[in-house]
Amino acid sequence: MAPGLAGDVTTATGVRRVFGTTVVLDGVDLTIGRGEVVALLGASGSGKSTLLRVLAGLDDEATGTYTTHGSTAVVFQEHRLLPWKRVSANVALGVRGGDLRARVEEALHEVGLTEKGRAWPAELSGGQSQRVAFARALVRRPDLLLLDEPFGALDALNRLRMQALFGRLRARHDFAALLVTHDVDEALLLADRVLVLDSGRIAEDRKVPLPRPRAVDAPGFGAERRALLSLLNVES
Ligand SMILES: Nc1ncnc2c1ncn2[C@@H]1O[C@H](COP(=O)(O)OP(=O)(O)OP(=O)(O)O)[C@@H](O)[C@H]1O
Repeated sequence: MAPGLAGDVTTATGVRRVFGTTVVLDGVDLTIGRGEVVALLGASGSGKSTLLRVLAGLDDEATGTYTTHGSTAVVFQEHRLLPWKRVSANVALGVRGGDLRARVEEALHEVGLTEKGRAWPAELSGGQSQRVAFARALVRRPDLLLLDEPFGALDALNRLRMQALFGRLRARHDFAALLVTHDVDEALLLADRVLVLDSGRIAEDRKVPLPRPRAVDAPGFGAERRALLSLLNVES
């Protein structure tokens, strides 16, 4: 399906993944709408990263049906830049097209790193490296962005900056996203919908009823946080 058309970007039905005798995903059903941001929460070891890898096409041993219409890109917790390639070459990696150089420059501009194209990854801070990882995803013009704890390794201030950057990029490009996170506030700030993975299935599927722009001190935020924490069996 061409970008811009209505409908779901991703549908998954009965996704199952077993490691040895351990059933990690036991019939996952989900949909992600075009341009929708979906957060995926769940206890440690509940299978969030496994599900993300399946949807990214990085795990060919899962069974069930899962389809994404259009292109995908993945951002992990670690930036995964190749240290022997300059920043711009890292952003361009695996992408083709006559206008690639301009696209790389634009992506670096969008993440605020116009000046760093010729730098080596070792010359970047942790926050800058993660910005490059986002530029590398953007240059692919994804219909679905898969994010596995993308801000998890950042300090609190950088995390807030990157969350704001994510919000701006999404508003401009209208990609859909699946955001794996441990952070309930992050899920409520960024997502249209929150899924909770438990015992190998999607145990909860909640729309986030908060208006945008969102803030942790806005009315209603605390009540949503308490509701989610209680679904996650965490005392608040
Ligand atoms: N390659 C693998 N081989 C064997 N077991 C695996 C493999 N990958 C994941 N698992 C197991 O699958 C389960 C789910 O792991 P996964 O990384 O998907 O959880 P998660 O919800 O992302 O956890 P966390 O929040 O701690 O990152 C765990 O029990 C893990 O040990």
